[in-house]
Amino acid sequence: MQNRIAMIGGGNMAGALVAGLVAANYPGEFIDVMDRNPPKCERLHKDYGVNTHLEAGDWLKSADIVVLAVKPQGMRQTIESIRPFLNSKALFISIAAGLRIKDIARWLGSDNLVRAMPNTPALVKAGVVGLYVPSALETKKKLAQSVLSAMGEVINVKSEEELDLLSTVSGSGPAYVFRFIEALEEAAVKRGFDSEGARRMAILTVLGAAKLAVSSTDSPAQLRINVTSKGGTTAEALRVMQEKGFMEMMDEAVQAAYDRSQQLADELGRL
Ligand SMILES: NC(=O)C1=CN([C@@H]2O[C@H](COP(=O)(O)OP(=O)(O)OC[C@H]3O[C@@H](n4cnc5c(N)ncnc54)[C@H](O)[C@@H]3O)[C@@H](O)[C@H]2O)C=CC1
Ligand SMILES: O=C(O)[C@@H]1CCC=N1
Repeated sequence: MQNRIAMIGGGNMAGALVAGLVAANYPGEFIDVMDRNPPKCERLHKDYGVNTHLEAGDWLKSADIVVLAVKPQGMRQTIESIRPFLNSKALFISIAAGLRIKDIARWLGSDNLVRAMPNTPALVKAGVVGLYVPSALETKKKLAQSVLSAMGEVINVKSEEELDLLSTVSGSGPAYVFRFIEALEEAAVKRGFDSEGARRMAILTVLGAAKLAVSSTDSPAQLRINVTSKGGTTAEALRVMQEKGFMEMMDEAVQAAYDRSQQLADELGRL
């Protein structure tokens, strides 16, 4: 018997999970999505054949797995609205950044809760999905993994702390890479390339480098050295990046993301 999966929130990440599940032949009729935005519901129904709902109701009682996919700031209120309709045996998967299990479990009135952290490349099934399963729920790990693997590669972590750290690297990471692409594109445009050509050059360079890094036995450091001829052009560019503190900047950026995740969890956990 197929598990019924309910998504609470039908935005970017839930949409990516729905797309991945349906592409993996999970029947849309076993998936329910709740989103208060009617056009989002219509699109998900039309594209994937899932059942959609503008609000909670009896339909939620049959869900075996409930994915909590609203923004952290709206989570408590949303849980309040769904709580009367929850199946006490359901496994809950929160993908919200920061929010701690103890707080969400209190709002839900259930300890049957794991936390996951996907990233937006899940939209093309190339995501990294961190997963933290408390030891008391070890028997549910396979189930959570099988659902989340529809978004990409699942990485198990041993603590919520580790999940928050993973979030600063792979969760937010696509934004860092897009920023890098924007910078490379802008530098190319400044030097006379048309914007379409510059964009393509920047995107394909990042794609090619990532493909090479994933398939090579060399480390990224070695791959960088392979590009960098002694006394050549790349060496000059890397010298400027070093002088401008590229490594330190990345380190500080990752730390700022982590600090914000703790701040968010503290603020929202007090509610
Ligand atoms: N965007 C990202 O890169 C990542 C986001 N996350 C987490 O995933 C969660 C969802 O993020 P996104 O999908 O990007 O957000 P989103 O804003 O695209 O989706 C949230 C959806 O929830 C709906 N919603 C909010 N409150 C509702 C309510 N009470 N009833 C019904 N529908 C409601 C909104 O209409 C919206 O469509 C967040 O908690 C975020 O921290 C996790 C990893 C990566
Ligand atoms: O920016 C955020 O809070 C979420 C978590 C990781 C990516 N997006």
